[in-house]
Formats: sequence, structure tokens, C-alpha cells
Amino acid sequence: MEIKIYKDKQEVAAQFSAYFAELVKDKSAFHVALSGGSTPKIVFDVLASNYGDKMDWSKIHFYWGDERCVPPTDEQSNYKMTVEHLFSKIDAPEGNIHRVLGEAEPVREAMRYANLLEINLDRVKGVPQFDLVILGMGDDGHTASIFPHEIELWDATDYCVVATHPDSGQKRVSINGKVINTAKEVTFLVTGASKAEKVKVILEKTEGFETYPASLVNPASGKLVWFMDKDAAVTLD
Ligand SMILES: O=C(O)[C@H](O)[C@@H](O)[C@H](O)[C@H](O)COP(=O)(O)O
Repeated sequence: MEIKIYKDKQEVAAQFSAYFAELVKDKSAFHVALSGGSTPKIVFDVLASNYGDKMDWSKIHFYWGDERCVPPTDEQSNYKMTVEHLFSKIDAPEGNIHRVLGEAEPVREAMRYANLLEINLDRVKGVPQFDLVILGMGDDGHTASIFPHEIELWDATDYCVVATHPDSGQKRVSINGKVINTAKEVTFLVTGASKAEKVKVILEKTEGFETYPASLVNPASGKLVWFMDKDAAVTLD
């Protein structure tokens, strides 16, 4: 595991964008699972600004690690956020954008999306393998849309994509821990002081750390990188 700490959100975005461009550079095809939330907004803006005309977007296939169960026009939609902050600024082929159908019935959509991943991606021991999974971490230690109160869904066996139920009541669809830990590489994008307490518990493995889904991210490849700003990392020794 590698921990990269930068001055602020803007520098995290710039450094991650450079890192992503380097990862993609020599690949003929690259399958990436995107994260939602607020941190990716600035990351996608900087990625588009710094690499919009420097990257061959036609070889990158975009998926989501999780999506809110809302229409793609809803302000809560991770797809809508990504269109606004990335796809509206780059020439990614429509056919390379594989959105979760937030408007669909969650359990059926989880099954459909699991099937899509199994068709589109190489599989390792039957589990679809992304080249990169980008994750955030909630203040409660959730990641993707696997939440502490439903941590059993991390290893859900039926499908590699599950329907989940955050306390907010807004249903979600999320890849599970098997897909995350089968990825060739996983990067966390974690910024802001509100993350600091869970970052410390999880990275220093203090009491109860294993109750937080973000602590279960441990790719078999060993390639796990935390991109953080100083505020999120302030409590680390
Ligand atoms: O759909 C979502 O909300 C995300 O996938 C979620 O897991 C997010 O990554 C964390 O909540 C961190 O979000 P921030 O980037 O806003 O801190």
C-alpha cells in the first residue's frame, strides 16, 4: 500500500490525474470503475483540463463502482456528475460509457450490471477484473456503496454487484468487495477533515477498524494507493 499526501484537494486532483494518465499511457484498452461523491468532481475537472486533448479516450471504458438509484438526470446521479465534470469536456465514445441504470429496479439492475462486467472484463477466479477501481471513503468508513450496517454485502456471493440501502433511504447499486479486491489496482481519493478520524482508525488498524468497509480494501495485486490531502491525513502518526 502507498500513501500519498498533498497540500489540498486541488493538488490531489492534479497528482491523481498525472498518475491516471501514466497508468493508461501504454495500454491498448483500460477498464476503470469510477467513484461518486464530491471529491471526484474536482478530480474529473482537472483530468479533463490537463489531459482532455492529450489522452486517447477511445481506449478507456468507464464504469461505476456505485450509483445512486435515481434517474440519470437527477442531481444525485453519479453518472450526471461525471457527464458534467468529465464527459462533457472530453471525446470519450458513447459506447465506452457503461452507466448503472439508476432508474431501474435496484436488485434487477445489480444483476444486469454484474452480467455486463462478466461479459466485458477479464475474470480472475470468476470475478470481473478492472484495471483500476477508484474509490472514495465516506465519513462513516463506507466505500463504493457498501455501508458499515450492511458490511456483510462486501462478500456477497450471489452477484458481484449488489443493491444496498444507506441510512439516507436512497437505494444504491454497488460492486462488492470481491470485485474491488480483484482489481489490478485500487486508488482511494480521500480529502477533507471529516475523513481524518476514520483514516486514522483504518490505516493504523486501531480498535474496531474492521467494522468499516473501507478497511477491507486489500487488492490481491497489492496495488493500493491512497491519495489524500493534509486535512484527511492530519491525525496520522
Ligand atoms: O456515490 C457515492 O457517494 C460514492 O461512491 C461514495 O462512496 C463516496 O466516494 C464517499 O461518500 C466519499 O464521498 P466524497 O468524495 O464526497 O467525500
